[in-house]
Amino acid sequence: MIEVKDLTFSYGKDKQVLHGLNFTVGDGEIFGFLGPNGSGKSTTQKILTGILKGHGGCATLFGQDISRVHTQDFFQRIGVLFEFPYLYANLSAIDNLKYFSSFYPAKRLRDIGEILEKLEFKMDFSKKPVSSYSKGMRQRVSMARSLINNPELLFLDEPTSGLDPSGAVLFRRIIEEERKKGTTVFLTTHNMLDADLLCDRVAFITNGTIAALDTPKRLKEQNSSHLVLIEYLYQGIRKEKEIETANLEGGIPFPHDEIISIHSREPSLEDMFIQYTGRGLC
Ligand SMILES: Nc1ncnc2c1ncn2[C@@H]1O[C@H](COP(=O)(O)OP(=O)(O)OP(=O)(O)O)[C@@H](O)[C@H]1O
Repeated sequence: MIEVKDLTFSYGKDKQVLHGLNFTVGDGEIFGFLGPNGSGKSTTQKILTGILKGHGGCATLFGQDISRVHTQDFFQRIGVLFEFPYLYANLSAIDNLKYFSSFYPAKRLRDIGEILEKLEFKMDFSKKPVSSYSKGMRQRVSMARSLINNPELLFLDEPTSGLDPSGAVLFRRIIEEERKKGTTVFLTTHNMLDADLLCDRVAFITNGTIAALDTPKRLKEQNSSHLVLIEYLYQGIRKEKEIETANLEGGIPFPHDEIISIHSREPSLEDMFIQYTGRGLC
């Protein structure tokens, strides 16, 4: 569905932000693009969706070079959820969605009421102006907007940002449902939980370069260090320490009066991100 080869991009003459990205996204795959602020995630999404021109290298979508693919037909086949919602503040959710629906042929369209219901959107709000909505509600309208044309390829930039935990669970369920229908999802995020729970494969991007790319499971298995979390009492104070299993061979290697518990700790995607890039995700 997506093939990207040696993709580069500069803002102006001397601000190169993408330094030769290579990745492919298969049909029906949920592909996570993970990186800290400023690493180049949104820039990549904007190039692929035709918002930014002037990239180097090449990229194909639906088997066609992106310099030629951004036609009306292409925009009818994709859905995009932007990092910052592009909604008309004076219009209601329903009127925003009616307006965006007018860009597509009727045969592509989903029922607005059904989508809003799926997004558990409070119906008494759907006729009030978007300016009165919370961030989470605007995000739901943005998600509805990205799905309105039944897209074959869905670009989601930080979909769960601004959502409370139950909203995030709902969005993940909806993204899963899209995948089951065969939709390809390009998920841009710095949310490790979303990536871990949803993605078939993830790319770690930092400073405009891909540091690692694999399934979340394989990335976590590559972690060479096996950690244990030890809870203990020392001089009447309850403490905990994380150490590598290998360091336990000669016994507990620090002063303690009593061991309360020892638990092995599975490496998280975030641990792996730090291992590959030397930095965290914020
Ligand atoms: N319009 C612009 N003009 C100049 N520099 C820009 C512009 N947009 C982004 N940048 C810079 O390009 C780099 C990559 O930005 P980008 O928005 O792609 O990162 P990101 O990974 O999506 O970050 P975030 O998680 O904060 O959205 C950053 O250094 C950013 O400051």
